Amino acid sequence: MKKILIARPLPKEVTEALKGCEVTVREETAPLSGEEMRAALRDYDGVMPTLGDAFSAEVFADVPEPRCKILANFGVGYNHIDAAAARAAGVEVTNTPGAVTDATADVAMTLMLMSARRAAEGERLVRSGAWEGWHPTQMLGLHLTGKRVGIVGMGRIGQAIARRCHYGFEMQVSYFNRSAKELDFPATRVESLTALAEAVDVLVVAVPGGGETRHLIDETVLGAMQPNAHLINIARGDVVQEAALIEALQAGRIGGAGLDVYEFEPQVPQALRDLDNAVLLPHLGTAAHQVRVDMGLMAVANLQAFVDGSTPPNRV
Ligand SMILES: NC(=O)c1ccc[n+]([C@@H]2O[C@H](COP(=O)([O-])OP(=O)(O)OC[C@H]3O[C@@H](n4cnc5c(N)ncnc54)[C@H](O)[C@@H]3O)[C@@H](O)[C@H]2O)c1
Ligand SMILES: O=C(O)[C@H](O)CO
Repeated sequence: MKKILIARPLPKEVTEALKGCEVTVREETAPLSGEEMRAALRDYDGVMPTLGDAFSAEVFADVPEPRCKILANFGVGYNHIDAAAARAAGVEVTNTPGAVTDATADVAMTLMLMSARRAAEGERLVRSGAWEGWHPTQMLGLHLTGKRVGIVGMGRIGQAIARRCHYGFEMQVSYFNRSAKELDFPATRVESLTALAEAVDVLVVAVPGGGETRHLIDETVLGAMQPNAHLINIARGDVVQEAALIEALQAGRIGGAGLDVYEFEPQVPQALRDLDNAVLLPHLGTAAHQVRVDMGLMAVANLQAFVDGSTPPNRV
């Protein structure tokens, strides 16, 4: 009977769904240590890892002929797994596209509204007891309706964000993507990221993480943004050069930032935490029970196909 390791506690609907195999659920919420990852590759036929489980080339190199044949990632982003090294080691990688899309787009909109309308700052003011009452020039933010939004990475989540912006807020949508997209809503493709940054009121980052996109949003892109524009990142922390972002926010060179992810997650620099013009969420993109069940069942479907000897549906 095949042995499967689920690397984190998950809802019962997920952990009890796999059939015809022996399932171990690791009870800790912290990422797998290097030794745990090596043991997982050695001792299990399949593993359901997740964010933070850094299956690097070194980890694969230390286990030359792994018993494990599939890493069924819980989550769509799999930049914590060296997919090329996995493939070379004969380990298939799958992910959970689609299950995360709407929830993550909703958090992008939450951040967009919070940053533009200074909601976190306002909440801190009320909680501090220092609020002295409404007046016409108090805490004026950016009115989103009709503004220009630029989407960096017009994939599933990028499109879900763009739809919300277009239909919900009558915003004009532009985007930067590796290739042009056929879209069912109006949007203009811009071939230069800097030109997109310069042209919008809100720039939203929705590309996958990894070597190719590391620091895609660097000081040049941030420098091109308008002084009242907001940067929203729901993708991966290292897509944005965090030090350059902190400088831009400190100097007031951009209006604000709404972040769900961080370059050295879960470390969030004190300088960022000190800034009133930064809205900071703890990677909440998919944090809803129903979404986590859907993601889990998708990862289970990939594992179940492997256990049953068929092709997993979501190979990366
Ligand atoms: N904050 C969260 O909780 C959360 C939740 C889900 C996903 N995510 C992140 O969001 C990412 C996107 O998810 P998705 O389902 O929309 O993926 P997707 O593959 O559907 O979309 C990614 C888009 O980015 C484009 N792209 C890739 N590299 C690019 C580059 N170098 N330059 C320009 N465009 C590029 C692709 O062509 C594609 O259109 C995930 O990989 C994950 O890292 C975060
Ligand atoms: O990539 C993903 O799916 C998220 O970041 C984890 O929920």
